[in-house]
Amino acid sequence: MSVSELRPNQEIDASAVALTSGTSVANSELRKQTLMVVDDYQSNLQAMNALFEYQYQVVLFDNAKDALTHAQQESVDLILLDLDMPDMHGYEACTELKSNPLTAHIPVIFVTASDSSDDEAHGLLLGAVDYITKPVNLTILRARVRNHMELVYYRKQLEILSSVDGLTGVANRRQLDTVLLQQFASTIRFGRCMTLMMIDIDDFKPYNDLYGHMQGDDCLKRVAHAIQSVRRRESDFVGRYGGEEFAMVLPDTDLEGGLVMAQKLLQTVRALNIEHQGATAADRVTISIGLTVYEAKQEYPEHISVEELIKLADRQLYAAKRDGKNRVNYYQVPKLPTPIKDEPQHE
Ligand SMILES: Nc1nc2c(ncn2[C@@H]2O[C@H](COP(=O)(O)OP(=O)(O)OP(=O)(O)O)[C@@H](O)[C@H]2O)c(=O)[nH]1
Repeated sequence: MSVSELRPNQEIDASAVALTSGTSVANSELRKQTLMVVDDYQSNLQAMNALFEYQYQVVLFDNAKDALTHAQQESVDLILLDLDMPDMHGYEACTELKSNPLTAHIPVIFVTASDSSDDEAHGLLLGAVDYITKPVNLTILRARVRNHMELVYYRKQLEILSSVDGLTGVANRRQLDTVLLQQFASTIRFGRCMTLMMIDIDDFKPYNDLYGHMQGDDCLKRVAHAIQSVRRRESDFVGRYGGEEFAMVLPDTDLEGGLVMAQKLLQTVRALNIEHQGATAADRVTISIGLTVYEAKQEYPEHISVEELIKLADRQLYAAKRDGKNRVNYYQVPKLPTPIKDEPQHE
């Protein structure tokens, strides 16, 4: 049971957003950092709450089992963990946290009455970042929690920086590859569908030649932002594939839904009204889209790799360029067999 969830998330750091404006990664950084306290004594929980509630979002648990479940489902930045608890020993709880990929990254500080150096060594060897003995010196506890929270904050900043494209602010190629791979695997595993769109700015070389590279960069940023603005669900994902090419991954989206999104993209970029005297399809900047829908159908299993999925979408992108640009071409996997027509009747 969660004893109390004390304060709603609040914005604390606008700089995280400035770095990555428009990305979903940045949104997660708007929260106040979350400190979880696990201790079977209510008085200890209340004391910790009083100590930290003004700085952090504090979540209190009087048993380890519920705390572990919560840590797997919600964002937790640091855990203060008691050792002697009736439902589970702190060592066991720490071992579970560290062996689960969903919680392994969360730093754990043991706060315990056990002051033997063997216990401390054991706790640290299990992966805890610190070990504090009771009775606690509140100034030291506060300082150590602050230090570890700072490390968590900077680690997250590094993760953001290494996953965001510096020019456009959308996810970079590395992050795109990771998300696409994960999404494709889960689509197959859970028998779902997904849409992948490869999106390319039309006649971008002549744009750079006519208006200069700096204006070209500006155009890329505006188009990236426009593509990002079309996302409807939190799970919709936009990344820069390279150069003037972007990719959009839409989980649980079939052909009909994918085409609606593609039309919206075409229209949103046209509506930017970025003048382009050298464009072939219009007098302004447009995009072309190659769209592939993958449906994990049991009756027609088609085993393709994520690389093949990208290739199929790319092929449609080239077809869209060949057909006059400013349009979407699509392909559906698996290609369903055409119904067998009745044999003509011979008289
Ligand atoms: N300004 C700017 N230009 C870039 C960037 N990345 C790639 N480009 C340019 O994008 C242009 C892409 O040109 P091409 O691949 O020939 O394609 P295109 O002219 O758009 O022609 P189509 O794709 O057939 O419409 C090249 O001139 C690249 O230099 C970038 O970060 N900034």
